Amino acid sequence: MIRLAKYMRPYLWPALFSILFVFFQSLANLYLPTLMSDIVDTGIVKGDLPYIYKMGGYMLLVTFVAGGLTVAANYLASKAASGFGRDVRNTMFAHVETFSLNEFDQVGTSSLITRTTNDIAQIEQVYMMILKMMTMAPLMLIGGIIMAVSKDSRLSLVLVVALPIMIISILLIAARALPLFKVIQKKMDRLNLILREELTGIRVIRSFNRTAHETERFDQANKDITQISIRINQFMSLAMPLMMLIMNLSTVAIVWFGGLRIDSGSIEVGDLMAFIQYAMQIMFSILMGIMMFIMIPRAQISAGRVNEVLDIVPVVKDGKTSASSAVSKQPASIEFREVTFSYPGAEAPAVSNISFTANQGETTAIIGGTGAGKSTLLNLIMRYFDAVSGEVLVRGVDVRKLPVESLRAQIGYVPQKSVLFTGTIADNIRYGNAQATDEEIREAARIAQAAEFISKMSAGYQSLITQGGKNVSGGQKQRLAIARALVRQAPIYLLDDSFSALDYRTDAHLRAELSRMTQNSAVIMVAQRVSTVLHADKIIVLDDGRIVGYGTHQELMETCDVYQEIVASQLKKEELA
Ligand SMILES: Nc1ncnc2c1ncn2[C@@H]1O[C@H](COP(=O)(O)OP(=O)(O)OP(=O)(O)O)[C@@H](O)[C@H]1O
Repeated sequence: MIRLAKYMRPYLWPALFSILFVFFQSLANLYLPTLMSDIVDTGIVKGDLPYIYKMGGYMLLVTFVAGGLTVAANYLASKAASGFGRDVRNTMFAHVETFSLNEFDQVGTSSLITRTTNDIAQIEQVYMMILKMMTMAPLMLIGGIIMAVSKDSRLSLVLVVALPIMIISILLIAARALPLFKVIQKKMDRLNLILREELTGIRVIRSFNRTAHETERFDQANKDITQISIRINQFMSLAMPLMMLIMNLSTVAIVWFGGLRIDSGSIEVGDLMAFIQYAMQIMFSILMGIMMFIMIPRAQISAGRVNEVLDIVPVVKDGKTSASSAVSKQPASIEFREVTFSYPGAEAPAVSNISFTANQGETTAIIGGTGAGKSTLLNLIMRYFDAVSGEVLVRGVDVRKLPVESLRAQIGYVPQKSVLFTGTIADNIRYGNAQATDEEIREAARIAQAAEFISKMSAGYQSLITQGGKNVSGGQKQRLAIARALVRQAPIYLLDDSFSALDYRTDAHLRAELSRMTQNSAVIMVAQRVSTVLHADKIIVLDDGRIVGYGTHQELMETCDVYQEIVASQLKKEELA
């Protein structure tokens, strides 16, 4: 938690004022029993009505002031705590944005969500509680003891017996409950993971009639959390009656011994009443203190989980080349030199010994079976991962030497799985280039063969895309993703199996338009269909992470067995169809 303290600094003033107000509020609360004792001993016992009115009014005033201070202290504490929470969430999000896919896999998306929301909320709550209690508890304890002893020091012996019993019982309960807090955060991660999978995969779940199975899975995770929560609450619910019992027994003891002391004339009735109130304040302050000791380790666990994320150093780092000189004047080309790459934890490399050059003005296609390593090659150009050995050069510069932002600014990338964002169609295309004019957006959509279906939508380019692009078809989604990349007018285009959901006619139109538009760019196009790669300037055939063929369609038909097999299998399929 200490390490997160720097995020509390901007809200130091509200925090300090909150503590100050709590201080005065506690003083007021300590003063009230003495006023009451005066009313009883001087006003009631002596029958002095004006004194009762005067002191009663005074008590009311002190109560109002204490109330006002409580409201102000709470407001300032929540301002400080929520400001702190917001800043930590922002920092965490900004840090996670710098992660390569490596780090995402390391923590897991669901856990990242839990940590950014639930864990930070836990710390925020505890911080607020600390602001409120850190002065109140010691002040009430010390002030309460001083006042109680000043009223009757011998009667205070009751507290000498009661307080240790109280402290030991709470600590025993806390020791059992604390380890469960760590478990509950882990269970929360799991619940989020299942929920996320179920919400994103709802169509698959329904199509395979697995709703009951998934409900069961969710129910199980939910039950796990419930069980732990119940166990924690069992301890907690044991704590409250136990505390009340100790407090009530202490009151009985105070009244018993106090009665004897009134008899002997050592204490007055009003003082005894005040003594009881001070005893209660002392016990409550101890309760508050122990609550803090329970809550702080809980927040500590959450802080540990947050720090764990903030401590991750992304393996993909910005290159040293300054952003201004990063954009090379060299022709737009991509070169792989003896590149080998293994995913973290994988036994075999995903791609081995890859060397090829994709030149400006050319379309280089990559074809191969599933899992052959096609997307991996594009991942290495985008620097989602870095090569284990060898070099990837973009415009003659090793990508590791470039600032990641400058590198990606030169690339129009269409991922294998199209992702759209909530907003209009125009917003989604403009995502590729914030400065794009309406005309440029229309042109990109036209080339991507999206203009026709957009014009048929009621609001055209202003039509809304719902969450995850669920209100457009797979092929339409792909075309919008292509338009988004094209609107960048980038020197390099990477298309990862981006035509897979298009019919043959649209695929052919798109390729024709694309080759016209990308005459001055280097294009790398991953594809499964032979018809898509047929006219590419060069075709790379990948098999099990290795290049097994390189050349034009004609050349490969003569030299590459794997390519011939792919062509033969697809032709058969088409013939059969
Ligand atoms: N994030 C990852 N972590 C670990 N292994 C991965 C990861 N992504 C891919 N792989 C593995 O690397 C290999 C190459 O995967 P890649 O996605 O590059 O194949 P691909 O040729 O694009 O396949 P497809 O055509 O099915 O998309 C596969 O064996 C795959 O299991």
